[in-house]
Amino acid sequence: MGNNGHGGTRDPGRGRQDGSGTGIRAITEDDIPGWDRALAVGFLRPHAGEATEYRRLGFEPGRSLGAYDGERCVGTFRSFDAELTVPGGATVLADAITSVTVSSTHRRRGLLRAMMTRDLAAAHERGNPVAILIAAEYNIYGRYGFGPATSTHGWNIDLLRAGGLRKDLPAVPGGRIDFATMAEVRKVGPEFHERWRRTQPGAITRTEVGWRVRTGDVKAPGPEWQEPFVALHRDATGTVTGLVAYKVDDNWDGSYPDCTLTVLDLQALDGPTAVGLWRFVLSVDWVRKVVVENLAPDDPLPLLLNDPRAATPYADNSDFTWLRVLDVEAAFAARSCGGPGRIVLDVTDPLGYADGRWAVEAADDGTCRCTATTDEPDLALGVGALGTLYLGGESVARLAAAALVTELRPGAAARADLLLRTPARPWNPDGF
Ligand SMILES: CC(=O)SCCNC(=O)CCNC(=O)[C@H](O)C(C)(C)COP(=O)(O)OP(=O)(O)OC[C@H]1O[C@@H](n2cnc3c(N)ncnc32)[C@H](O)[C@@H]1OP(=O)(O)O
Repeated sequence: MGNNGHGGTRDPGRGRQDGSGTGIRAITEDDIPGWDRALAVGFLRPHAGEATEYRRLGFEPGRSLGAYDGERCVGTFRSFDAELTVPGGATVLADAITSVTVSSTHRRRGLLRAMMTRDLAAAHERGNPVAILIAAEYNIYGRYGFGPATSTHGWNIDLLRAGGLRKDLPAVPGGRIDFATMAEVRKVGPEFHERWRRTQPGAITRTEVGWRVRTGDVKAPGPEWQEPFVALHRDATGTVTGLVAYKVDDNWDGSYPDCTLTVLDLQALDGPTAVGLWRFVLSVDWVRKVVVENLAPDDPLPLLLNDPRAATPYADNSDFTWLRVLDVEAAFAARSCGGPGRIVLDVTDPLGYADGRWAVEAADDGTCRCTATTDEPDLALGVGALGTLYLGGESVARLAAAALVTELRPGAAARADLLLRTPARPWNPDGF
């Protein structure tokens, strides 16, 4: 672990000044109202003060930072630990960063850099192998070593053209689907999700507060909550194997129903459950169009339709989770590899944590090992590209073609792809 080649600093957060005279400190619970106001200002949202209870419930001492100009909070930053599923099904404890704002009056004075470097230093000290976030804008976080690591692949489905799901698809014998009340979702949803998230690289834990927000029990900032339709799929033994949440608009073309159903959440533990849920969602009366905003890149959905061309890509498809490697050895030891082999990476990390030469080795059973080495490197890359490759969301060959990875030995990108390939692309359905 650590710096073994480029001489970067191991502790970049300590002692750094933001140069504005504004101080950064961890907030206390008493600071929440002013901090919440600054967050609303930073996100260009009117501040109604309604999120204070939500903030208190999620408050962890030391994990929310505020930038203060005198008594006035002008910058916000929060992190929490989230379990992140990695290729192979193990999890790592990620430093999940959210609520990042700097007021327009204090922007571009280094406040974000001061808060970020302080948080990453603390995460490294705690032993988080990676940090993750959802980037509001593409160009903010690369400078701190993050790379885009998962993406969203939504679809608009024209139901008249789709012709329903193919008839030859398997169903769960004795499976059934029932609507659930919000109280029932709060009861069975978390246990189901705990099983599901471990099957999906890129998925993260959902907090209890998160479930309460989803089910209308706690008010979070943002648009007014509306109760969704939630249906649970159970197998013949009564075990929950899938969940779908959706909303439907009330659009009529004169006397002709022309509604759009928007899928908010759909998770299934196995293929036949997914087929059952999609068959259900695509057959709701009055609905002419189904929109699903965020699916896995390799989700089979369009191929399940009688006419896959009826599914057109959702306009806002984009990068989603960004990931930064903080401990290369621990991060790669946690994930599995696609095949046996060895590849030496020369990683450049201006903040120091991942900087140096690393040998990634895989055994026949896919067990992955990563150690510092002085061997000649096969590939050179920045820490952001390492974050992009970590969950398997991109191929090394594609990053090399985009000049984000440099091949130092001919054929090294192809060899690295054999080593790092994953059977399932990473996907995160949850904003945070
Ligand atoms: C995980 C999340 O919460 S995502 C949400 C992020 N928040 C937002 O988008 C809300 C609106 N924007 C803001 O609040 C602020 O502009 C922030 C937080 C993005 C940046 O805060 P600042 O204090 O201005 O950033 P800071 O001065 O530390 O800038 C650090 C570097 O990032 C660059 N930078 C900052 N914001 C941006 C941006 N939006 N696009 C491109 N570059 C940016 C700066 O130019 C600077 O570059 P340098 O290191 O090469 O000099």
